[in-house]
Amino acid sequence: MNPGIDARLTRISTDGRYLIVPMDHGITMGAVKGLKDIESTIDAVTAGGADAVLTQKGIAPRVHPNKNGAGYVVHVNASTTIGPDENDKRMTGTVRDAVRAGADAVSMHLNVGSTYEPKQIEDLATLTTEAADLGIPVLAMAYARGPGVDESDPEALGHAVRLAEELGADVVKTGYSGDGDSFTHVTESTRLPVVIAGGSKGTDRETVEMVRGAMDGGAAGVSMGRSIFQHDDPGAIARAVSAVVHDDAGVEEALQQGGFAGGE
Ligand SMILES: CC(=O)[C@@H](O)[C@H](O)C[C@H](N)C(=O)O
Ligand SMILES: O=CC(=O)COP(=O)(O)O
Repeated sequence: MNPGIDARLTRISTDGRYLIVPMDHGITMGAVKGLKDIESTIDAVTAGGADAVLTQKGIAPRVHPNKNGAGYVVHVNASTTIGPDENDKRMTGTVRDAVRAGADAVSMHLNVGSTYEPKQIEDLATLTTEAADLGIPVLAMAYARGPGVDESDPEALGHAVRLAEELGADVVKTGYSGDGDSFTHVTESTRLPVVIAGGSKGTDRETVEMVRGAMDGGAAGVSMGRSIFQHDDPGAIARAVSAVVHDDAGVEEALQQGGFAGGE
């Protein structure tokens, strides 16, 4: 039992459900749509129902004045799409850096199945030890990713989320397997709350259907970046996703909440 972790988890979730909007993609992809004026995007998504936003530590001063009381997660590893290998995520900060930046939790990305997996396992094990000392929750972003790995295979995703629990994470994010039935295998592979990544942006309906499917498969929410921050109206799509995550809305009702009724 770690009361600091328990208390801080409530700052990045609502009643055990998580709507986290990661915006750390500025390192990976550059200042893509939605990230140039990150202040406005943070204001819109948190007003729209996001429980927490997530960035690298250097962006912290641009986060705090704009997050409307939502939680804050600092991400502590990175790579770029133009570097030698995007799967080779290297540490960019410590738990102490994150605390200094005002974080309620830390997160790190692992590519389970990649050449870099052994080092990333070590990095996550160190992070969970340091974070537990300070009562800071760890969100492990455990992807199934690497040569010959099927990124939506429920077996591989189940293995990735279990690895995160075995290494002491508190919440785990992974890819979506494509339907609620197969995702049940993933969520049943761990006792941790499982949240899904969104991947590249789809239509409003695709986004909401994916979230509904994951929740039906036992997910505790989403850590959804591009589908929300690259939307023309990030606040509206956050409202639609929040309707599913927090209010158990169906697809049509959620689209209506976002103001997208009858749309794609
Ligand atoms: C772009 C991707 O494929 C995602 O996995 C991101 O890398 C996830 C993360 N937010 C990042 O930008 O590193
Ligand atoms: O940190 C990144 C994520 O959690 C997922 O980002 P995406 O853009 O929804 O794949």
